[in-house]
Amino acid sequence: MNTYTIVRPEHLNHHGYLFGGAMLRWVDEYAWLVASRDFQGCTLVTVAMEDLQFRKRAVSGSILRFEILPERLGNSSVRYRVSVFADAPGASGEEEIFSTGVTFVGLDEKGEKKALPRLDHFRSRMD
Ligand SMILES: CC(=O)SCCNC(=O)CCNC(=O)[C@H](O)C(C)(C)COP(=O)(O)OP(=O)(O)OC[C@H]1O[C@@H](n2cnc3c(N)ncnc32)[C@H](O)[C@@H]1OP(=O)(O)O
Repeated sequence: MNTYTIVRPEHLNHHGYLFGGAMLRWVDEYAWLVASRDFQGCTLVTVAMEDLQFRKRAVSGSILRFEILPERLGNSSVRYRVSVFADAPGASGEEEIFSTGVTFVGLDEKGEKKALPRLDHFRSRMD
């Protein structure tokens, strides 16, 4: 599934480029939204982000595309691959600026891990 946002001045660091923490906040939130749409009715929490790569800087006005796809379904966990692409102002195409794997765990009412359902299809693969 793809979702989009724009880099605004409040997202920049003191060097004038996108602040890494802003990127991580978007990645956690958007990946959680995608996972929650796939596993409807489940309570999911982020347990890990791995293989974080900030590949290119992004400037204010860039349109970011977050490509979020399921990568591995375990017992109580599911990992999503998140790749972020930027269209800089005036550029003729997008380039990949960031990637990571985000793992979520399903919880029961007591806050303990719980097996996730075996899905026939993932909504995120259809969108
Ligand atoms: C959307 C958000 O931002 S939520 C807020 C931030 N997140 C949180 O506060 C979560 C805090 N963490 C926790 O509460 C606990 O770690 C729990 C409940 C998620 C898991 O605790 P435990 O029961 O000890 O988990 P356990 O170590 O057995 O692992 C559970 C699953 O997560 C996986 N997992 C655990 N750690 C990692 C890791 N570092 N990387 C990848 N997968 C991991 C395990 O492989 C296991 O998967 P499986 O069941 O599919 O085989």
